[in-house]
Amino acid sequence: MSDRVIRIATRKSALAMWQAEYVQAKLLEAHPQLKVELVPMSTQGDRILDTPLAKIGGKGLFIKELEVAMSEGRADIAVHSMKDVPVDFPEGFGLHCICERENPYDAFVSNTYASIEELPQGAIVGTSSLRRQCQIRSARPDLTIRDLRGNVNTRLAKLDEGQYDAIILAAAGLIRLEMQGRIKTYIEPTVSLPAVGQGAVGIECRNDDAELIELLKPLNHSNTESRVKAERAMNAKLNGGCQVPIGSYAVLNGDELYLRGLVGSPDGSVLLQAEKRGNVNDAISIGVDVAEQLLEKGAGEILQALYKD
Ligand SMILES: NCc1[nH]cc(CCC(=O)O)c1CC(=O)O
Repeated sequence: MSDRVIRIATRKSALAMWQAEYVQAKLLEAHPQLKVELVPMSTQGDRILDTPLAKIGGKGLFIKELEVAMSEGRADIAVHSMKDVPVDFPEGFGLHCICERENPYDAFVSNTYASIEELPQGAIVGTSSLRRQCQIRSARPDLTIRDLRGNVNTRLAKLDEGQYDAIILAAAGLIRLEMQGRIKTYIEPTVSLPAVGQGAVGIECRNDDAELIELLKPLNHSNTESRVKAERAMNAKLNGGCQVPIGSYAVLNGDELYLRGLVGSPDGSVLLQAEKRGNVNDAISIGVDVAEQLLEKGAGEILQALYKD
């Protein structure tokens, strides 16, 4: 069929490059006749390192440049951490493949302590995520949360310099970069509900490139796709960006999908939770249902107050 060249737009961080190379290898495995090249570039989210992400605002900080490259014909697909992918795509673009999910949990990383429970009173925990912050503050109001930016290696270096007693990172990033040895505990979703799409890699391309969409099909993982679909439907209904205190996590048991959702106030004083079980074919309506439950409990007011700041 096709011996075309597929160019993958990717960020330059170690994790992004790993993910792009993973997609490259999977594409070549499925279609040995293809040529697959990487087009690395830096994004706004990579360049602004001194400001908490929640303050910069805007959706898709980490993906806009990749989309511009595709629309200018410099790349054919973009590989993203699903966690960083906003609800809406630019005109003409869409998500056409979701690869198998890695471990979706948050990881507790420390050189001194084994778990959140073991941290002493007032210990300093690094995270730049409002979602992690509100849940940790709710479990342990005595802890001090300090902002922590940068790619995975930068964050670990800041921990090693002694700026924090512990930091929270996505387990998936550490596992992919072969640093799972740094993980002291996988944080249970009852303590920290993961972010929408955490641990999953998605592929974006033009909606009108039928040949390319066909080539991506073998890379799609339908279990992951259903779960992420439900999580994203919840986020869409809440109008959530990626820098908001929203958690959403679905599991699939046979054809029963179980979705949990959470919205919290950044100080951890309010944690709204909801859940829903249903058939996997109803992934989207399950997501919408959980969002509606959260809105009924007051999620709209919490999110509105944040967007105003
Ligand atoms: N926001 C940055 C980001 N985007 C994806 C991951 C980790 C890998 C993943 O969730 O797929 C991370 C780092 C982190 O949160 O620790």
